[in-house]
Amino acid sequence: MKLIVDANIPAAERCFGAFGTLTRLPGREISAEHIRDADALIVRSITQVNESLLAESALRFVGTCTIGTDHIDHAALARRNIAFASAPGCNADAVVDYVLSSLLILAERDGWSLLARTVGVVGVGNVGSRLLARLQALGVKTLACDPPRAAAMGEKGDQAFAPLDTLIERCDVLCLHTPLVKDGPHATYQLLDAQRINELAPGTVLLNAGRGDCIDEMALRGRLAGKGDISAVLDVWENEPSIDASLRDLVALATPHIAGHSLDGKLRGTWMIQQALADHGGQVAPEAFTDICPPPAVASLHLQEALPLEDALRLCTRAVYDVRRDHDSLQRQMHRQGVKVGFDTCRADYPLRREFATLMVRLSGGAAELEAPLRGAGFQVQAG
Ligand SMILES: NC(=O)c1ccc[n+]([C@@H]2O[C@H](COP(=O)([O-])OP(=O)(O)OC[C@H]3O[C@@H](n4cnc5c(N)ncnc54)[C@H](O)[C@@H]3O)[C@@H](O)[C@H]2O)c1
Ligand SMILES: O=C(O)[C@H](O)[C@H](O)COP(=O)(O)O
Repeated sequence: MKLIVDANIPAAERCFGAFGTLTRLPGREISAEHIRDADALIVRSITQVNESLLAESALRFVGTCTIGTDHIDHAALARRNIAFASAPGCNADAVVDYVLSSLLILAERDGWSLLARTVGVVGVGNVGSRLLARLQALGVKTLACDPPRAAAMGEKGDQAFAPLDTLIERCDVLCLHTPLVKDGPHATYQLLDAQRINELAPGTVLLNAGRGDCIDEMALRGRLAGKGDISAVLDVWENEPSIDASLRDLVALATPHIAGHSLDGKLRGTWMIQQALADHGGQVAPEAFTDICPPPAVASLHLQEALPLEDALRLCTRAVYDVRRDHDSLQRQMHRQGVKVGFDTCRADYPLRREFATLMVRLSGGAAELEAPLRGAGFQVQAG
């Protein structure tokens, strides 16, 4: 079997080597010529798998080691009878880590408390539901919006979910975790349009870790540059990697589509596609997840005195991941190499990052009272 595999997929040789010969290529460069005689194509989110890529291929399997699938033309795959698999939920916890790290940083910088805010979550799938669960475990007030889910649940859905405009009216923080859907009753393209961006109350924090096209960037830039009375955290952008540098300069935290880039999340994605490829060929997958995922460099932290929960959260979060590292690196690389190359360099050279769940927080003395909320925030906890 001949496999074409994105060069940014970790553990690819270990997971796919047993299936055949691998050719590794930068995701944005994979062309129809490369896949002409390949049997399987394994990508991440930057390779557009569409009619023109597939035109002359004899592919039997396409896998994307990512959650999002808006880069995949499903109809084109179906027309050619090409099997397809994605990796739902693979990096959902990494995205939630990113959100918590970002909000704790902004709260400290701007002098507010995350625990006292109302957070609205738009899109309550693998990412949104885990974010809600972690916020609720911390005692944060939340509101959720997911019209497709609400419709599927009938009356129960009306109680569990609120319309987007209610979230805009009532929330201090609005987090977008929707897929990019261009058509239909629940389209998310420019879901946050100019009108909704203008309706955000002064002081609102708007965070997007779904897809860039879900926000009208021109309107957001107008609000940030004009009144400048809201804050934005953007991980995803229109026209990646050629993003709008003037918007980046106005954003409180700007990162290059790396919210889900924990090592754990990437390896889980690779591993899930390995499983799918094995199922497709009626084979046994060669690698177990525990074998490809190494132990973390920082394994534990000991808190031994009572301290406010938000301070404890900041300490534990920063022991694992601080979003400012990625914000600073994007500014630096774009300054050195220009917007497009800088954006992709940050992603290709992304430093090792682990998930909150890899940190064991040991609690003793007065800190023992933090057991439930720290566990709820996603850390392992040992008290006593
Ligand atoms: N920034 C990153 O690194 C990163 C990482 C992972 C995923 N993502 C993006 O986040 C998206 C969500 O991930 P997920 O794992 O939760 O996906 P998911 O498919 O599990 O959930 C998506 C949810 O969005 C809801 N939704 C759809 N249309 C909506 C609308 N108009 N309004 C509100 N909700 C709507 C769906 O009903 C579903 O519940 C992915 O599709 C991907 O594009 C980004
Ligand atoms: O959809 C996803 O899973 C994420 O957006 C994922 O982080 C994309 O991975 P990338 O293509 O940026 O490596």
